[in-house]
Amino acid sequence: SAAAALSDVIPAPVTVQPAAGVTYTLPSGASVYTAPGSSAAAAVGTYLAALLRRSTGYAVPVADAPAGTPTSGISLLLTGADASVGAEGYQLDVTAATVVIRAQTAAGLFHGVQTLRQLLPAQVEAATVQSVAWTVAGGRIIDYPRYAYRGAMLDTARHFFPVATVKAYLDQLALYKINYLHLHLSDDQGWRIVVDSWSRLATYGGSTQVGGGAGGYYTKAQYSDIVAYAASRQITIVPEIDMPGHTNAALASYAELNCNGVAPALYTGTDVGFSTLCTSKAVTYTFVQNVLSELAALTPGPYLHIGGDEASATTPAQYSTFMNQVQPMVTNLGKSVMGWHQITGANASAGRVMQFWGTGTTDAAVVSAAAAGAKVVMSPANKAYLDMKYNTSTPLGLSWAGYIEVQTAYEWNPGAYLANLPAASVLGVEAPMWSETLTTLDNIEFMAFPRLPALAELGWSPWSTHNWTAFKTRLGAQGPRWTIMGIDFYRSTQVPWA
Ligand SMILES: CC1=[NH+][C@H]2[C@@H](O1)O[C@H](CO)[C@@H](O)[C@@H]2O
Repeated sequence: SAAAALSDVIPAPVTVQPAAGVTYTLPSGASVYTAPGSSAAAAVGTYLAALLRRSTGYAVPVADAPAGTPTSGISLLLTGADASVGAEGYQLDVTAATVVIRAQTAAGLFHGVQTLRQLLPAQVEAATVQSVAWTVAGGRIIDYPRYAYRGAMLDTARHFFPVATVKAYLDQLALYKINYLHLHLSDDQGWRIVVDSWSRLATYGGSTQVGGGAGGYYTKAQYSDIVAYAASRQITIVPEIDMPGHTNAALASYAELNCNGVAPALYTGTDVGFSTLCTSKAVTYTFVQNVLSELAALTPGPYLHIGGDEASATTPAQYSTFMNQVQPMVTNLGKSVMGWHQITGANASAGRVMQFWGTGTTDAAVVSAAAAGAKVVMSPANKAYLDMKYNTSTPLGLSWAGYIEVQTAYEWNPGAYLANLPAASVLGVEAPMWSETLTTLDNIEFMAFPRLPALAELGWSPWSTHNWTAFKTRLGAQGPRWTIMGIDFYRSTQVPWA
C-alpha cells in the first residue's frame, strides 16, 4: 500500500509539516540508535527493531546513538525535542537519510514510534517477511496529547480473559497512544485477582462467570506480568474492586461478609444492583483494607478504582458511610481514588477522579465535586461504551445506552460535554468494554475497532483538528493494517475502507 502521508496519522498530530518530494527508504543495513545511557530509550528501540526485523527481514541492530547529528538509520533521542512535546509528546523528523524521533521521555519516544509505524507501509505489521519498499514520507511532526488520561477498560469479571488476551489488547491500545488500562477485576459474577488473606475470593469467587463457564483468576505473578507488559507499552494499569455493590462473588465466598451471615450462591446472570457488602459490620472494613493493601502492593500506578456504581441494595447513608471509610484506605496506601461518578455521594478525597458514565449532559453533583477539586474522566455510556452495539444488527453487545456507530463515538467533545463542568476539570477519556456478551479476543476486537481509535483521537488530538469527514478517511486507511494484524474489526458502512 502507498506510504501514508504525515497527516494520515491517528490520533491526528498537533502539527504536521510535510517536506514535499522527500522520502526516507529504510535500507537493509539500517540501525536503530537510542539515547546513550538510557535503558528506557533502548527498550523502545528494541521494541521498534523487533517489529521491523519481523516484517523486513533486516537485522536492524540497536545501538547507542553516536554523538552529533544522526546521519543514517532511525534515532530515538532524549535531547533536542521542541519544548512543547512535554512528558508524552515527541518530535519526528524524516529526511532522505534519517528518521529521528526526539522526546523528553521514553513514553514520548514510544508514542513517536507508534506514529512512525503508521507512516511505514501496512506490511510493516506483518508477522512474516514482506518485500516492499519501506518508505516514510519526509517532513516534521511535533505532537503531544490534549489529555493526560487516555484509557480503555476491560471487564474481566463477567467473562474472564487469560493473560495472553489482555496482552494482545494492550498491544492494540498502544497503536493509538492509549496510556491507561482499567481492569474491572471483581463483580457479581466473578472475583479475578488473588488476595492471599482472603483466598476463597479467587478460588471460589473466581470459579465461574456469566453463563456458568469456568471463569478464572489472575495469580499475583500473572497480574504483575500484565502490569509489567503494560508498562513496556507505556500503559498504566488501573485495577478496580467494585464496591459496595457488584459484590456477589465476594459475598458468595465469605458468609461473614453478608449482613445475615449467609453466603448467597454464585451468580452467572447479568442483572445488576442486587448485592452489597454489609456496611454496618467491622469485618467488612477489615476485608476492604486487606484487599486494597494487597492490590496496592502490586500496582505501581497512581489509582485504585473502588467502583461505587449501582449500589441499589445500599442506602445512600450506608453508601456514604462506607465510601467515607474506604477512600482514606486508598489515600493512606499512597494511591488516589478513582470511582464511578456515584462516588459524589461520599466525601471528597485528595486527588480523586470521578469516572462519568451517564447518558446525559448534566450532573450537578459531578460539577460541584469538581469545584471541590475532583477531576473527571469522561466515559459517557452513549458515546464511549465499547460494549454497546453499533446498530440493531450487531450480533454482540448491549443496547441499554443506545446504539453507538463510529460517528457517534467520535462526534463529542470531552472538554465541553457536561454542562458547567470546567474544561480544566476533565482529566481525559476512557472507553469501557463490559463483557456480559463478550468471551474472546475476537469479540473484543470487533467491538473496539473502529471505535477505539475514535476515542483515542478524542483523548490525544487538539479539538481544532476534530473533523469527522477527515477522520473517517484516515480511519479507512487503517483497515488494511488491521487486516494484516489479524484484528477482526467491524467494517462500518460509515467508513470508506481503503
Ligand atoms: C458503570 C456501569 N455499571 C454497569 C453499567 O456501567 O453498564 C454496564 C454494561 O454496559 C454494566 O456491565 C455495568 O455493571
